[in-house]
Amino acid sequence: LSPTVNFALRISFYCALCLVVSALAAVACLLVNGGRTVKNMRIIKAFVKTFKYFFGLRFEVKGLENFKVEGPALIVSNHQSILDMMGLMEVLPDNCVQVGKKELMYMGSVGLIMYLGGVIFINRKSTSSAKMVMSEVAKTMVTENTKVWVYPEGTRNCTGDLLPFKKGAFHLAVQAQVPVIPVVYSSFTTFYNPKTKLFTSGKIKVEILPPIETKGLTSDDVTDLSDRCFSTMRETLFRLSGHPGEAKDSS
Ligand SMILES: CCCCCCCCCCCCCC(=O)SCCNC(=O)CCNC(=O)[C@H](O)C(C)(C)COP(=O)(O)OP(=O)(O)OC[C@H]1O[C@@H](n2cnc3c(N)ncnc32)[C@H](O)[C@@H]1OP(=O)(O)O
Ligand SMILES: CCCCCCCC/C=C\CCCCCCCC(=O)OC[C@@H](O)COP(=O)(O)O
Repeated sequence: LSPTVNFALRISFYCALCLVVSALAAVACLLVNGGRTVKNMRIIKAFVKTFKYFFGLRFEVKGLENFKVEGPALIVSNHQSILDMMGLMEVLPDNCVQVGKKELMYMGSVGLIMYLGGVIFINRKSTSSAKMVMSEVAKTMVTENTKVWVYPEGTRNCTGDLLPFKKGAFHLAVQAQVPVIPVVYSSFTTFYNPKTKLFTSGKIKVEILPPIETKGLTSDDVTDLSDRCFSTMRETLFRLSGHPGEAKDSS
């Protein structure tokens, strides 16, 4: 098979798997929990954690203990591809919902399962409505004791580097006065590249970094907080990916 056909087949299979499994998981969620609730994430996670075996992907996870903070927290991670959903479910802590673009709601059963799992949908075309939703989330995450997972790059980026961070996630953390927990996935470039139609098996290193406190910070500190997360995450990304010229992971 030519690489292009192979790539197309594997991606199509991934999408089909997502659609079919979402439909099955939706039935399970409705039977067990009856509607939209973060409790459904446990069910979704159990289904999605099997996906890696179909694609020969392995995850090596470090720092899971950093998720064990009391109460709500904001999790930020790098976003490379639609495949990230597997890495997300590999480590997702209990009571954690993601922020996603509202277009995802219209992806059939995949949209339905996101809705049932409590995903917070934002309209990226309207800054004011996105901000309004996020400030509402700042309140509910505290009262409902949930963690929120945001991709601060705001879009997928598979170059092996980070895009500049959007500030919404850090405003959210400061408004809710909750710690920020950065999560970094090593670069997919060695096994996945949509430009060159590469999609083989591979290993992904995941590191959950220590929480960064935001108690006492105000909106004036948001830029600093964002910059600090960006530099630790970028350093970690290069270390985990063994970038040429960057520090190699010694383990
Ligand atoms: C089988 C299948 C299973 C499926 C399983 C389900 C898994 C689900 C997986 C789902 C995966 C889904 C994955 C996905 O879908 S990823 C795509 C969707 N996610 C995101 O976009 C999240 C990251 N983006 C942001 O945080 C943005 O900042 C938002 C969207 C909020 C606004 O972006 P926008 O581009 O419109 O504006 P801007 O960022 O330039 O900001 C403009 C100004 O406003 C300031 N500002 C910002 N926010 C606040 C605030 N709250 N209070 C006060 N101020 C605030 C900000 O500092 C700036 O000011 P200045 O600094 O320039 O002065
Ligand atoms: C009846 C309608 C049928 C629609 C068929 C759609 C088929 C697609 C099915 C499954 C695809 C798997 C999606 C997994 C969810 C991953 C979410 C995701 O990673 O979204 C990308 C978003 O974060 C960033 O968006 P952009 O990079 O700005 O873009």
